[in-house]
Amino acid sequence: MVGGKVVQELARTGQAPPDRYIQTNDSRPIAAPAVTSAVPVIDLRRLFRSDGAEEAEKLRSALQSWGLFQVGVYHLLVIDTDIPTIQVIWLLRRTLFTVLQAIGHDIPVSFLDDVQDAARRFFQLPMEAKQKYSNLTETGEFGLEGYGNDCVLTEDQILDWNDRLYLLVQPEDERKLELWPEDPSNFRDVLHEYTMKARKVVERVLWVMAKLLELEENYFINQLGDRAGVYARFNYYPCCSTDSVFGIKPHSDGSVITALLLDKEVEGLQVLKDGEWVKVPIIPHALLFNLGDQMEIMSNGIFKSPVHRVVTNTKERMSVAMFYALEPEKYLEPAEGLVDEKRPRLYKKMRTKDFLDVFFQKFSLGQSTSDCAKL
Ligand SMILES: O=C(O)CCC(=O)C(=O)O
Ligand SMILES: [Fe+2]
Repeated sequence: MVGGKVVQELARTGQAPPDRYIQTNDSRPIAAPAVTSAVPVIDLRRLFRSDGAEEAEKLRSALQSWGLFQVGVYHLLVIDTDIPTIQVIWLLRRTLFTVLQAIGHDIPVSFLDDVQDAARRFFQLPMEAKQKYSNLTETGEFGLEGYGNDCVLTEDQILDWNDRLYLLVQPEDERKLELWPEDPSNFRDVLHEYTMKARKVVERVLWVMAKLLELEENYFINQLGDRAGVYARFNYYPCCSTDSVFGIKPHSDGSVITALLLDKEVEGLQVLKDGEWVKVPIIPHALLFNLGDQMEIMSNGIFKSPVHRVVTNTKERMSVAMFYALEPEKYLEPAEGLVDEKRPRLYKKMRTKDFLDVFFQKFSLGQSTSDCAKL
């Protein structure tokens, strides 16, 4: 296993991307242009006002025509059983949502800007400064964590137009701090604080999701537990004037759930819905929640992990993804309460580590990952 060349350097030459990045004709982004109609945004706060009927109608139509929507998550954060919360849960249960945007999530906007700035300043450092944190060993072997490009498994693997800094942030005692940038000087503190803040929001969302499925409300939170493997992936997509490459090729995430902080100005993320690619619009400072394969397995297929991709742009783009996965030694399987005669078990029991080993291989090769654990 070796790593690819850093894309930022290739972009700097101003030449067309090398062949290794060029998609075959039938899988190019241009072969399947994304629809431009906006994903509906539902404001849950409005739903519970006296004039909420219009918002409810919007939600009903969103459910019928899309099955996914973006949502102001304020009411999801009210962790008690007052009536509005129950109504929200009832409404959401019918959506089986897989992607949602969260606003009103309690993380100060200025702090989210700090996260973006710290990441941007890291990617702007000279190459030698970044290479101190390389994901390649001295002999060129690929290590999961660090700064760099794709893991290259085969000669003909098509690479993504993306550099990333990938770091385990939890459990804290497993952090490889030598790979955490010291420049910019606030990077480590900002990442630590973001880890803490984002985890709180994620746990609130997971709490509601367990309720939607009529599981014990802490079910997913407990599955993650204290030793969950949480990774931060800072994605940097240099500008690119051709649309024959992908920022990230179509994939689903291997996590339970992913929290994404998207670029405030440059679009790129697209989600596959009913066979059609849909652009995820920018809502500055929202967090986008994306369910991963581990959630699909634990929910016995009731929640799906959506296939998504990133296209390049004539402007550079950045995103910060936080992936929440079960602890590697823990077993991954459908929740007992979600398996019965009407809904037979769809996924086998697998050690999370074994699942992720297969996942990363398939991910690198651009193959579908969601069936890794299918029976
Ligand atoms: O950059 C984005 O918007 C999405 C990134 C993503 O899908 C990933 O890191 O898995
Ligand atoms: Fe992803």
